[in-house]
Amino acid sequence: MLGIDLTLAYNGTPVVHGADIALAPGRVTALVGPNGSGKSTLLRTLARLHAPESGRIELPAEGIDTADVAPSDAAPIDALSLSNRDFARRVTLLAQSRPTPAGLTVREVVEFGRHPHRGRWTRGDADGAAVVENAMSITGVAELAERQVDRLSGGQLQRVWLASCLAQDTAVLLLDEPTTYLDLRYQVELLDLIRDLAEVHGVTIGVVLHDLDQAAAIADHVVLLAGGRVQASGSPEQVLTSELLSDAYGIRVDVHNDEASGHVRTRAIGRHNSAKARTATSAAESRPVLELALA
Ligand SMILES: Nc1ncnc2c1ncn2[C@@H]1O[C@H](COP(=O)(O)OP(=O)(O)OP(=O)(O)O)[C@@H](O)[C@H]1O
Repeated sequence: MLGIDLTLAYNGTPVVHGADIALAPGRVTALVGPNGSGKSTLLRTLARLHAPESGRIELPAEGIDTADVAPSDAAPIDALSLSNRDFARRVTLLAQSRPTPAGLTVREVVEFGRHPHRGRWTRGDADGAAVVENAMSITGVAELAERQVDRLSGGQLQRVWLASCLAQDTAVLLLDEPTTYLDLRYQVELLDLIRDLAEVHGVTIGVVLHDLDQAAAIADHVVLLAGGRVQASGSPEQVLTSELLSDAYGIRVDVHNDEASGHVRTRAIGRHNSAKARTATSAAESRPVLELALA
């Protein structure tokens, strides 16, 4: 999936300027950058939830029902020209937040994901039940299947939405800050699952992540946005550098290679970063107060 020269705006005010982004099958692409840099807007645009001011979004032609040419010869498809149903069979987005549907069970919400695969006039979806069961199983919500979704915790609900996206069984999976609300175990399991989906099943993945170490751990490709522009795009080692990150975030960011994991690790340096410095500062700051109290 390609986003080409995308300019994105709200009420005519541009917030993303001429962004290019290439998401490839079997590859995890992480979008990182400071608050307000345009990550969610870009992801939502790729998911067709926000219309671009200009630019193109292309999908590979493979699997397009109407294409009767050999896939290798086929020109890419303009994603904005597909019907909603055809698009939803190819691309899904796990959004940052969604309204909680009242009165539905977990299974019913996950089954929503099958909607684009059901015939227009018939309910034919032979694989549907198995895909739904599998989606619930790998996201750890199978035991919640008959529970009402409006009675779940934030993290449980996030996993139900993810299961619904997986049930949609698309070649492209977009995720906007998917680890929010998840406890440590499910954060790690979700990141592992994202990696598996790309590596084992060849899914094209685009994911917005705030945690740069998570991005380094799972991404093949990183896109760094700042001020609505793509500042850098490449491997984690190329993009997650001290210079680029310090510049983008406006704070000193140290980067080192973690030998144990083989990934780069980042550390933003705040005023209270060092415990030694903190002890020295608080001792110095509290002295006048103590002296005053003792006088
Ligand atoms: N609905 C909206 N109406 C107007 N402006 C918006 C709207 N949503 C986002 N913006 C603006 O667009 C810019 C990009 O926002 P966006 O949410 O894409 O950034 P982000 O990088 O995802 O930020 P964050 O890390 O805080 O989630 C920001 O300046 C934001 O204020």
